[in-house]
Amino acid sequence: MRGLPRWVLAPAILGALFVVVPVVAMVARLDVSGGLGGIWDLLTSPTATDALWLSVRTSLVATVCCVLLGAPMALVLARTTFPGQRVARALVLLPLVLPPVVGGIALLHTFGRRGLIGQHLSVLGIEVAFTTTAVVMAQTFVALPFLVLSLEGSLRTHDARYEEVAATLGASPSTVLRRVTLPLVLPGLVSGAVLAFARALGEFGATITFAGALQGVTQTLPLEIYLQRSADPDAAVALSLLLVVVAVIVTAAVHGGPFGREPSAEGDRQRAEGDGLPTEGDRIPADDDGARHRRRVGTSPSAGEPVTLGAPLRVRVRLAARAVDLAHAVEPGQVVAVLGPNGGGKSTLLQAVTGLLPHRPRPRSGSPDELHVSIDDTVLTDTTRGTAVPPRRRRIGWLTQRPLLFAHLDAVDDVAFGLRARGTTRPEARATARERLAELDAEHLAGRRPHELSGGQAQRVSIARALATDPRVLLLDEPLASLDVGVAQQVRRALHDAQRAHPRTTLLVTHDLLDVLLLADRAVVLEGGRVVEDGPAREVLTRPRSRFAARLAGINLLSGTATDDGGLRLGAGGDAATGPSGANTTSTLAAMQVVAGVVADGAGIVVGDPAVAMFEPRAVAIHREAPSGSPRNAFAVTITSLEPHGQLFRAWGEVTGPREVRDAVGHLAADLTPRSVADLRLAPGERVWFAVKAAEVQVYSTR
Ligand SMILES: Nc1ncnc2c1ncn2[C@@H]1O[C@H](COP(=O)(O)OP(=O)(O)OP(=O)(O)O)[C@@H](O)[C@H]1O
Repeated sequence: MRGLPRWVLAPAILGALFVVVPVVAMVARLDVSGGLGGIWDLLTSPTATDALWLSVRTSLVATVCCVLLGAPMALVLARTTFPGQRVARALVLLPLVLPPVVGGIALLHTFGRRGLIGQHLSVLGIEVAFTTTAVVMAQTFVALPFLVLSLEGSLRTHDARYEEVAATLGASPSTVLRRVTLPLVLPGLVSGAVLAFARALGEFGATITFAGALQGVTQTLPLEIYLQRSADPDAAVALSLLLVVVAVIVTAAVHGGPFGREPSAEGDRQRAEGDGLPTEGDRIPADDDGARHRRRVGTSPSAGEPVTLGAPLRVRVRLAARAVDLAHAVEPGQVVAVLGPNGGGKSTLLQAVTGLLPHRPRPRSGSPDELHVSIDDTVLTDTTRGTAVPPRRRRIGWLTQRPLLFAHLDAVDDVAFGLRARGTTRPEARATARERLAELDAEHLAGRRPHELSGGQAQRVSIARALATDPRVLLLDEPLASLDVGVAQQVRRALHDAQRAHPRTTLLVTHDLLDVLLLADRAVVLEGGRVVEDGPAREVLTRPRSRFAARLAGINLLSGTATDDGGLRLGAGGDAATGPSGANTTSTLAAMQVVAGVVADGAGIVVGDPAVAMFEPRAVAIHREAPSGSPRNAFAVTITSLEPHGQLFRAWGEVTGPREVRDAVGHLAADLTPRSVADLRLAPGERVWFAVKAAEVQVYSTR
């Protein structure tokens, strides 16, 4: 009863009694004066056994029909979009709400002797109504929605990215359906089939209307019960009980059996999100793990020199609907960190390379949309020519935040999946998979399914899977974001070593400074769907030009135009102004200038050039009153947050003042000791001054 009010028990018990008492009453009504032998005689009478076997036979055939017709219907409803989909779903589910007798009449008007289709069948000598076939059709009609509903629900709760990953590994749509989709939703399919069987077994109204009640031909158990009700009430009760027993067995099979619980996909997700306790493999001390790893991966190329497996990648994406307009090229074997705020266009860039970006092969004439992706000399997408190579033929490796391991496969089969999809024999694919797992120090995980892996282990298996098919381009979409710090460190090292052994052309979406420092050669910053910064990773972090890169690197960055004394005039455009010799404050127009004591790129700076000024948070002093004295810059700010930062505290302040200043400066960071926080009585919402000496500010051109 944890978390539930006690009064809920009363209606819950009432509801249960409402279902159970009538069944008990029926059992109590059973005449046992003649002993159990009497009941047995009733149940084994020729009419009863005929009816029971007819019911079981027809229900089984109807269930098969439901699976054959319902599974494709559920797939179409869950995995596609088309005009009128809601109406189509409502129509498919109509038999669920329709009185069965109405369904029977509808079937009669379709397949009866004078029905829409039946009249033509009659001409061919085929009669459907009032035959055993009619029983199966009536049962299928009423049971079909149960299968569709159950399977569609199951498909919707499963992440479609499992199928997308399978496609990028080289699997054709049919292979994806057979080897990924159906195994993943098997519990939903089995539940749906069992429910459909149960519904078919109990079907009455449509059957009696469309098929009649002919003993041994169309008289199913429910019909037999109905007919016996007036002739022999005891027999009706005994047969009803039989039906109840079958129904109970069926429901128990659905909810208590092996298919009663959706298995490991969810477990996979939870562990990937880092809430699974690290297991044996992850408890290996990081250094030992790394040393073992390096022995296997770092020295694996025979010639000593790593062999570059990557190919040059060129991407051009212009999509008006997403306000994205960017172009980017990656050298062979280079790792490019793709950075940027939410909505910057990072996923769109990756989707364009995977071929999973929904778009028109040829945009409407006049549309500005354009997509062009090429790897090496192969054009994969070109909307001007209508080229669109499907994901499975692109030879790319795609790694997402979640490992997306297939719940029904163990690690070795999962890693072998892409090779099998490309036609490699099973033993060969498994042997290669074991090698890839060994390179990532995950050989001991070969026999484990996703629910038996910790987040870090699952991600290592996922990396092995992405690398197993020797992709020409690797796409890493925040693969470490959901892991605990320690586990992320191990996986980062695994990626680093794999890259060092075999450099591959890689796009790495990340929000983590460590990823950029340890894994990336270059960094590109996307903001508002545009490339706002592109350069060697270290340069982007040490001399950022975009606010995002500066924030990632923990540096304050102000944008504006270069002034003739090596300072910066805040904001875009405008004439260069001479920096004042005294203090700048944001309360005056002069405050729109920042005096820079150091001009790092002095020779290259032209007055009026777009430029940025940069200073470290530790260079900022916080004052309660406007500071004065040596040349310094002071900004009136409102403290927005205070967070621990190593041994210090980092205070974030939002600059107040004219809009142009706020736009050019945004938020500033200042590092201070816990004692200073206490002395200044600093708290979010407080208005203070951030001051930085001119000598601490670097200005450089961004042209
Ligand atoms: N399916 C979609 N349909 C229409 N617009 C979309 C769709 N997905 C993304 N967008 C838009 O495209 C732009 C770029 O989004 P994208 O997902 O590529 O950004 P992102 O940098 O990956 O962001 P995040 O860091 O939040 O994942 C955003 O303006 C977003 O609203």
